[in-house]
Amino acid sequence: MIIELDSVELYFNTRRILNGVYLKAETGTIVGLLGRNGSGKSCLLQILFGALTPKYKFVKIDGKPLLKPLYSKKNTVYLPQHQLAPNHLKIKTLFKLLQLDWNEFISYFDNFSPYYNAKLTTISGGERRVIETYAVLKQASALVLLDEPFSHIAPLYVEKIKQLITAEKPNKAIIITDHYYKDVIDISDALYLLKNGCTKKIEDIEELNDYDHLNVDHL
Ligand SMILES: Nc1ncnc2c1ncn2[C@@H]1O[C@H](COP(=O)(O)OP(=O)(O)OP(=O)(O)O)[C@@H](O)[C@H]1O
Repeated sequence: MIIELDSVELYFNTRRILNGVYLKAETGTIVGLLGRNGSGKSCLLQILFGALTPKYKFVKIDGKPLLKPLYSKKNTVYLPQHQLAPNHLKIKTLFKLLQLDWNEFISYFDNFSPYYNAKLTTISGGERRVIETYAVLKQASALVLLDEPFSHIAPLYVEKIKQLITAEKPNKAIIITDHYYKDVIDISDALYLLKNGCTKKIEDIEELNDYDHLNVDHL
């Protein structure tokens, strides 16, 4: 599957947030979306998913225009920047509802074994992020949108999440954004920088220096 998002125009009142965006993702690849705070990365993922309606957007799947929101096709999963699962839920209930294998999860994250009966509210924000990201990655889907999966997560867990994302890649198209640039760049096959409302495809990470965005020598 090849998905393309083109010609996005997003305004909040008269403030223009996005214009002239192009982004392409295909099965078997991870696309990293970089950009400063407030550049519009989360809005862009919401627009692609269909949760936010801009003034204009054009989405194509395998070259054909998509006229319905992507979420209605049920082949896309989206990890939003903020909490995904309801607070009152027990972790074991979440695993049951989403048909996730607890033992497999524990094989990656053995520190979580005491949490099976716990409510999501009783674990830390970072631990919750690990569970939500795992749940999203393990769904059968063609397209995965990940908004800041590494936020508030300990480095050891970041490495495991990176392994899981890479393991899911062969059968999925994955779009990821996070401020942990090094981790995004590590696992991405293609990179886009979002700046001044437009995307720029980054062919060589040295280009990020030219855009005054980050010092690649520090990566
Ligand atoms: N509902 C809204 N109403 C008005 N402005 C909004 C709304 N949602 C987002 N914005 C503005 O749009 C801009 C882009 O927001 P967005 O959350 O997409 O940025 P981001 O690149 O994901 O930032 P961060 O890296 O800090 O998460 C920001 O300036 C934000 O304040």
